[in-house]
Amino acid sequence: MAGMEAKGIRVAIDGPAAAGKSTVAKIVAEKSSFIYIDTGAMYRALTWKVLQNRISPEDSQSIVDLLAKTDIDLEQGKSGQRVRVDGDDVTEAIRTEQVTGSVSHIAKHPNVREQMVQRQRKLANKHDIVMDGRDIGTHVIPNAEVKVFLKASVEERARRRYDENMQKGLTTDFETLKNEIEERDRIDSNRETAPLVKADDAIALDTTDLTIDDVASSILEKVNQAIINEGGSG
Ligand SMILES: Nc1ncnc2c1ncn2[C@@H]1O[C@H](COP(=O)(O)OP(=O)(O)OP(=O)(O)O)[C@@H](O)[C@H]1O
Ligand SMILES: Nc1ccn([C@@H]2O[C@H](COP(=O)(O)O)[C@@H](O)[C@H]2O)c(=O)n1
Repeated sequence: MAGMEAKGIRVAIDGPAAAGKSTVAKIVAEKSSFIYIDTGAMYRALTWKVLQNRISPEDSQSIVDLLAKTDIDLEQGKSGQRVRVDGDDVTEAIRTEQVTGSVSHIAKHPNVREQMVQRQRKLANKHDIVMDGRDIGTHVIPNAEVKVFLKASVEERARRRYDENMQKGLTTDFETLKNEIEERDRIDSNRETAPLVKADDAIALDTTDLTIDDVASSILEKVNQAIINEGGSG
């Protein structure tokens, strides 16, 4: 943010798949003039490259070696965030069913997470940020000024994803979507390293019956309070 002084505020938003994290994180970041960092996109970018290189998702050493020589860049474009791997734009490629079906198997490896967390902490140190993921409030930035854990019933999350796909012209089976969401949550919640879990000091928001605006407003209130607490002007 050229010309803007950082206030030293980090906003961590965690939660299960399709809970609305990235949607509200983008709104909160835009309204606060903070940088948005989608850590799921980083794991997806790595997964895309692992699949391109035909490496098994279980081969953690080859994956970590690959990650070490891979540049993952999240760029804030005018029409949203663009994701680049070694300079190639993979923004759409990382959202395929194949990547979605493999990403949790790759993200579960402790040595892969260690490298990703290092990169994420570097990004978090540079600016005021809103970062979303699964372990932001518990591991990546445990001392974040604002910590939120978003949840919603699995039926509602699958319905939202279904509607989103329909709007994109993609016809998907509701039960298949729901199973995919449940399976990803199961792997993410049961891995040994940094599993998906609410941080003790995170505010839990059940968004099942809330609008996007309700959720964003609620988080923005906490951000404004944090700015006041940090002695910023808002
Ligand atoms: N409170 C809400 N009410 C209705 N729809 C919502 C709400 N929050 C998010 N959505 C919609 O739900 C869908 C999933 O939201 P989003 O992609 O933000 O979830 P996510 O938690 O980032 O998912 P993932 O972890 O899988 O990337 C989107 O289509 C979004 O517009
Ligand atoms: N901090 C994080 C963020 C994501 N993951 C893994 O990536 C998958 C994709 O994330 P999306 O937010 O894009 O859906 C997710 O299911 C996790 O396996 C993670 O481990 N930690």
